[in-house]
Amino acid sequence: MAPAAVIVGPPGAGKTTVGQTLAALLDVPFLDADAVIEAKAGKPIPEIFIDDGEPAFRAMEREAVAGTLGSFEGIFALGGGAIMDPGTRAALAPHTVVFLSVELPDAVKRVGLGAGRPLLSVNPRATLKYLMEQRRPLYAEVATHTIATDGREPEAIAAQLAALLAPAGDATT
Ligand SMILES: Nc1ncnc2c1ncn2[C@@H]1O[C@H](COP(=O)(O)OP(=O)(O)OP(=O)(O)O)[C@@H](O)[C@H]1O
Ligand SMILES: O=C(O)C1=C[C@@H](O)[C@@H](O)[C@H](O)C1
Ligand SMILES: [Mg+2]
Repeated sequence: MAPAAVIVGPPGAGKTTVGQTLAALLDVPFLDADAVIEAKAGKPIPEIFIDDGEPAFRAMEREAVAGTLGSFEGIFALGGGAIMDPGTRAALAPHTVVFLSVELPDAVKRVGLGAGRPLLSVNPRATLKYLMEQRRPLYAEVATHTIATDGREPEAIAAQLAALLAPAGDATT
């Protein structure tokens, strides 16, 4: 049992938006790792960061990702920083992993840099830039497919992915 695809990428890449549309196209369920962690912890992510700190959050995330990878058949979107953890990266190795890439201008427009993102609470634009640069090689390392999303509609990206993921022979001619 394995997800049809795992989606990774920075905040604002469109993991949730594209992932939900893709799941609907493939008629499979969609799951966000952040939601799994919040349900297990019984509190929102900003509170986990405040109460427990980032290392504890990454450990919860590693456990949630590994557990879900072994039991979920659908589209599974990870949190933007999940690939920072070596254990999480290792767990992704046998899976179909889609890196939704986005450059800073579109990411800033999409994220809005408002509340609710603990790592972007101070100097959000510069921090997002730094995080994206630091993480890009790690997204690329775990990815089996990379799709640039800048200037593209989520529906078009989801349709491209659905075609990419459809088993050979599924296409009707
Ligand atoms: N390709 C796109 N073009 C324009 N807007 C987009 C695109 N993808 C997503 N958006 C918009 O950007 C915002 C963030 O998208 P979304 O929540 O799907 O990103 P995410 O990668 O899941 O982010 P997070 O890491 O915060 O979970 C939403 O308002 C969404 O509608
Ligand atoms: O980019 C990140 O490190 C994060 C992204 C969110 O999805 C959450 O997983 C959390 O806020 C951390
Ligand atoms: Mg999301």
